[in-house]
Amino acid sequence: MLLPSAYDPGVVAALSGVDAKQIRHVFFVACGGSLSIMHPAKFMLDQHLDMPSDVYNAAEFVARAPRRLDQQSLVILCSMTGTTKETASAAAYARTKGAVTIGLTLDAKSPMGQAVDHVVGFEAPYTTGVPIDAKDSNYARIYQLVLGFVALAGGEDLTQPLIDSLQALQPAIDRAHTTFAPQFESYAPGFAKKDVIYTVASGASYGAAYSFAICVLMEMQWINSHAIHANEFFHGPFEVLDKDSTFILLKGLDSTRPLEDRADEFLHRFGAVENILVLDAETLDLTGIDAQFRGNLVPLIFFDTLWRFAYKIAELRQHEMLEGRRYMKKLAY
Ligand SMILES: N[C@@H]1[C@@H](O)[C@H](O)[C@@H](COP(=O)(O)O)O[C@@H]1O
Repeated sequence: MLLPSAYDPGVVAALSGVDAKQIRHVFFVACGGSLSIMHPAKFMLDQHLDMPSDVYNAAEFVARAPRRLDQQSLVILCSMTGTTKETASAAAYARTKGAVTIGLTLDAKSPMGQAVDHVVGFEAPYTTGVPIDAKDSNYARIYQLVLGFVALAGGEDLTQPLIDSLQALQPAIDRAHTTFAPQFESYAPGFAKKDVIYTVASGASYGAAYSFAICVLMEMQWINSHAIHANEFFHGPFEVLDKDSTFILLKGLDSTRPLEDRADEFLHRFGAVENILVLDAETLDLTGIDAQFRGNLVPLIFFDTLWRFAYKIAELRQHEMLEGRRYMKKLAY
């Protein structure tokens, strides 16, 4: 089976090292922001292949030592820097069990890059400040890996429509910035004064809500936060809702959207409209993105546009985004 010529050469090389028909379990393993892309990757695999898979924090993966991890396992890891020691250790651990390991990273020579069987590169704007095309991002590469694997394992071959959709993604993101700009403009001053901001989403969008809560609001802005699954919201968290509590709700286009709709209705029933920022993918122009992938790709749009919202908040709070850390990579832990 041939993958499309527009497929990333690193993904093609990595998949050529996997005997897909022999794999009986896929593990998605990473930490922090890199872990956040594993939820939508699993979502895509669940949609398209009868294949069990799990998402693990890298340290938990090693500590839990799943019995099912063996030479018929495919372990997909991601570490942007490649220096996260938990992720490098997870790769080494998976190899001791005979699993095939593929690692996404910016740096093939990093500890994680060297610990895996196959490295897949990607681009990230946040470290260099140089804007990228979203088709070269970690999400885009892991989606290529997942659907390439699906096709090679005997599932439907959706690799060409995926590649076509990824080509249309950056223009859609650029248009989304314009669509969401008025909302960001009006919500930023109020949100910049808040001590707590929750994020809410489900399905393919949950990862974007998770990374925005832990890596942006908490890590970069020291604002208390928590990513609440849109249905788990009704199983405890909704008790904190009042006219002062503050939420960002992501309404995507995957099959779990009804869960987000229900949260939306309840948030607006008891919350104050000025404290509930709803990003609704239905308002976006997604021309060129295949309908079957819109739910998978809108999280990239949410994350990219929310990043701009975060910078607005950071400016109003006079709290730097990337340099403001007290502990991360500043001391031993
Ligand atoms: N907030 C950072 C994330 O931005 C980063 O993704 C993660 C892992 O880093 P890396 O992707 O380099 O392994 O560490 C922290 O959680």
